[in-house]
Amino acid sequence: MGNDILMDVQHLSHIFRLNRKVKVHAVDDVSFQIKKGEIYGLVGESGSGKSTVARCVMNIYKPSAGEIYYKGIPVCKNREFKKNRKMLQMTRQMIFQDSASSLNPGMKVRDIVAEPLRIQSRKICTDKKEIEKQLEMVGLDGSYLEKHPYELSGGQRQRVAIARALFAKPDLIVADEPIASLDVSIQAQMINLFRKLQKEQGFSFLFIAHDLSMVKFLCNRTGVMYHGKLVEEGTTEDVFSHPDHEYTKALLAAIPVPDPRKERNRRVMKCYEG
Ligand SMILES: Nc1ncnc2c1ncn2[C@@H]1O[C@H](COP(=O)(O)OP(=O)(O)OP(=O)(O)O)[C@@H](O)[C@H]1O
Repeated sequence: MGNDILMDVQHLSHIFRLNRKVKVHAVDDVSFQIKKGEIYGLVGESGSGKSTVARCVMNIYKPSAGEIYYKGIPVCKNREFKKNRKMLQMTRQMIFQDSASSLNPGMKVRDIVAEPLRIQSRKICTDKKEIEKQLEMVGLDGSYLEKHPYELSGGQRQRVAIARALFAKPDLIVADEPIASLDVSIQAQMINLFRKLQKEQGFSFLFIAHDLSMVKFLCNRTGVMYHGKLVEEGTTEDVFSHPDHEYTKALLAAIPVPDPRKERNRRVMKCYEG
């Protein structure tokens, strides 16, 4: 394995057993790699298995089959699964779609942002300047430090979630549809923010979305999932210009095109282009 590969997902499968008879093959023999400093977009319709892949990558679910190599270490091996989860907690961070439930409502923004450090070293970060700097990085000022999540808009909450994820300086960020619940104009701002932060900090990024238009402006490579399988993969440019699979073609056809009758869509696409 080349040492520019941060994570190597090999023949990953995950089955949910609902009862003795019913099983759901959520992920079926999925393989892909993420290089250091690369933004990898994983797209597919609802129920195609994207979140299950993300949870396996984060060692939340133990795969039914396959292996995930992180920095060359197999992280799903039976005996080491829990140990690896703990060990790698800081170097991989996850951002969820629903920041309203992923941020503790009882905590202030300053404590939420510093949470990774508390988990890592059991110390509470009291350096207000450091936390403030972290907030500024995601476009929020010091006035947010003492606020609670319920006092913030969806976009502001997601910015806090990003600040928290980046506080531990992770090598990999896994974002599961992080902008899907936001207004379209805010989505464009968030895409630009992700692009800026990744450029500045160089982390690898697994970005999950259900439509292709979002990954076009952000991701170096794109994988398309359909019914639990990775049906297409390549550089984002290739996937967009020469899609092989019928499902990818259908997804591409579903991207809104600039149209005088659809002025709103045009404005959004322009925002993505920066
Ligand atoms: N905890 C669970 N128990 C049982 N089945 C599950 C569970 N989580 C997911 N599934 C099933 O696994 C399949 C894949 O779900 P998954 O959430 O990974 O898809 P997804 O592509 O992320 O969808 P979405 O975009 O809606 O989040 C679906 O059929 C789903 O119903």
